[in-house]
Amino acid sequence: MTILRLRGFEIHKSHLTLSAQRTLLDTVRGVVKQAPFFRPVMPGGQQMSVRMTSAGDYGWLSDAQGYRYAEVHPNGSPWPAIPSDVLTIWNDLTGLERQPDSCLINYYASDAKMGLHQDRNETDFRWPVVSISLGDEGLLRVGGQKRGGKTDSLWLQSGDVVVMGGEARLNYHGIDRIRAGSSTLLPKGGRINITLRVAT
Ligand SMILES: O=C(O)CCC(=O)C(=O)O
Ligand SMILES: [Fe+2]
Repeated sequence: MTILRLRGFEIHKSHLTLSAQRTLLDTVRGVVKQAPFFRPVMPGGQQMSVRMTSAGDYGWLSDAQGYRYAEVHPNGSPWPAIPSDVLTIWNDLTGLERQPDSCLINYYASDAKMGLHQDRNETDFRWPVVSISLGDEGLLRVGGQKRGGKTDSLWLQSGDVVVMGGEARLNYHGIDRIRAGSSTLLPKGGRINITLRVAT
């Protein structure tokens, strides 16, 4: 399998076969049934264009109180467990004994995007973040550890998995745009991104 490197991010192209992508999509649907997508509001009051939900002991969210991990969904229910097929991807790519305790699921409609940011709500940056793409292609932009530097971009495709770890763990990154109609995996289109994290 091809591994590309973008500013220290390791991109495992086509890590998931089409049949594995279909199975994972069913798994995601199971999580979303128990923990519906919601649209987080950023601390400044602006609604995010991405819809989110989580699995695991901790789910990431944002509201007037800021960005953080929470033990319950905004509707008050505990998050569902991280599905075993998602954990398998972490184990295959990181080989770490430590298991993730948070799995964020993002849904991008064709007009959604995510601005450049660092993932820094986790307590220990020695653990990587593993990011799985399903559905329409998304244009990933990666910079360095400081805002405002040079960036590089690459289209992430369904089945690609990115490991954001080591020196690159705190690199700025974001999704500039979605290429509508580039995948038939999701019947209504759009892109799903799943990130596995050690939050605590
Ligand atoms: O959608 C992606 O590929 C990246 C998502 C991301 O950076 C995040 O959820 O923190
Ligand atoms: Fe991120």
